[in-house]
Amino acid sequence: MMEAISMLSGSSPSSKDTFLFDSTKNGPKGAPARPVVAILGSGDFARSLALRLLRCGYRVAVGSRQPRRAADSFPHVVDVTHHEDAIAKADVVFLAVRREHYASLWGLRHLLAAKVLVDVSNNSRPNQYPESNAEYLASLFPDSLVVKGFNVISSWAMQSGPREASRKVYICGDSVEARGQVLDLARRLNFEPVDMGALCSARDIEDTPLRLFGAWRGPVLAAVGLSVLFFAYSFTRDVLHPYVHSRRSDFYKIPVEVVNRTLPGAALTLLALAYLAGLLAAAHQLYHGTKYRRFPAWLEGWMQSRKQLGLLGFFLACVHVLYSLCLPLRRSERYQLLNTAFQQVLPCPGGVTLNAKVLNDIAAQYTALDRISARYTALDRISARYTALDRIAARYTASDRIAARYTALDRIAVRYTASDRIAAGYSVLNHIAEQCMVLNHTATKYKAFNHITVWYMALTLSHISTRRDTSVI
Ligand SMILES: NC(=O)C1=CN([C@@H]2O[C@H](COP(=O)(O)OP(=O)(O)OC[C@H]3O[C@@H](n4cnc5c(N)ncnc54)[C@H](OP(=O)(O)O)[C@@H]3O)[C@@H](O)[C@H]2O)C=CC1
Ligand SMILES: [Cu+2]
Repeated sequence: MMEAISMLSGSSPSSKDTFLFDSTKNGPKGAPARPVVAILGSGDFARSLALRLLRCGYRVAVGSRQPRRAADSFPHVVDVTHHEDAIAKADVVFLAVRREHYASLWGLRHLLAAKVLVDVSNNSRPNQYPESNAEYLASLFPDSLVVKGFNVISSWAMQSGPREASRKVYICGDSVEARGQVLDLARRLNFEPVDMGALCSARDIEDTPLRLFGAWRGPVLAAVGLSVLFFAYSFTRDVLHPYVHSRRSDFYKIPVEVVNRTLPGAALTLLALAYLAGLLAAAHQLYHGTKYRRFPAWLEGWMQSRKQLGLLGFFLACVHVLYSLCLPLRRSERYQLLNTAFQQVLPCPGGVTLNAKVLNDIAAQYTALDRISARYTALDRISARYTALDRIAARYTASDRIAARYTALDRIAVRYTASDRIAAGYSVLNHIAEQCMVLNHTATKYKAFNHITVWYMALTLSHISTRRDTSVI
């Protein structure tokens, strides 16, 4: 208590260090003992904050209504005790209870006097209470030094350590000294504290976590509204009209085609809305001839949600792309089947009665179709092989033809050979004939010779006869 008062005076330049590393109160003399921080409440946030403080070298005293039960959820080094006890041990007290329970701590106000009281609370919606939680706390404990902070850090981020996106901690408080202590504490816990000035900024700080998603409400509503509109239009045009007009049942188009027509319509309109706001703002400025006139509230809200509109449009466009890519893959049989399913369901008396039996039937048909399609795939593969075989066979046929030509050529060759032989025969015959002729010639010569011989013989004979005659005579 005395240190806190000495800090309050602000005269000592090391007053922050008095809190952060107070060597007189804790631990052995000489070694800088770790300062104690008290946390009232033992919920999620209290647990995460305690772990973070321990990791950064602080000692922690937790004040609970039921310390024995609460002690189970804290590491054993944490001093889980009664509210009064915890407050007495520390100069900085975190209030990790909800705003609704602040009043129940009112009995502790004399103990909390001159202590730094950190309000970490959030509200569930903007302007939930007439004043900010921190100002309400300050009004309950006028003798304490109320500081607002850490409410933008979720208990999860508090425990797992701050990430890039969630390192900023907004801190405000009327006491400069107390604020300085909490800023320093935040820095030591590895956060990036932002000094937001006096406690009247608490409302802004409390609204910060709510604003994160508040900006999305309008654009999300616009996206949903547009989607419903385009869906209704597409459903009427592509499904209802053919059904009413010519009893054609296109109900199978609902899950994919109608949805896929809804998506680009909504996406393009959202993108157009993102740009239209800027155009209207420009028109507004031109009309009034000045840039320094406020836009009407609706236009200002619209301008501020351009980013969200654009992102939602982009998201729907991405889904549309995915749908369009997947569409041809599963189109044929399944949707025909859905069609049959709808036909089975729709003519039921008393409207659409999807009972378990019909659903079972549909499921059975899906299974059957699956099996059929598996067979088709198998058949496809077989037919692919047939085609391959066909091609091979075609090549065989081609080689067959070539072979046939060879055979034909063979035959021709055989004939050539035959004529060769005939030619050879002719040659032989020629030869023979020649020899015959030679023989003939020889024969002729012989004949002549014969003739001559005959003549000789005749002459000889005649000579002899004449001689004989003479002799005889
Ligand atoms: N959870 C989070 O992520 C964040 C929470 N916060 C803020 O931190 C505060 C605590 O949040 P959280 O821990 O989630 O809340 P919890 O509801 O988990 O815990 C609140 C604690 O308050 C104590 N408590 C409950 N009723 C009373 C009562 N009637 N009188 C006195 N004490 C009571 C209980 O501790 P015991 O029984 O031991 O007395 C209880 O554990 C809230 O103001 C919240 O806005 C801020 C940022 C993030
Ligand atoms: Cu498209």
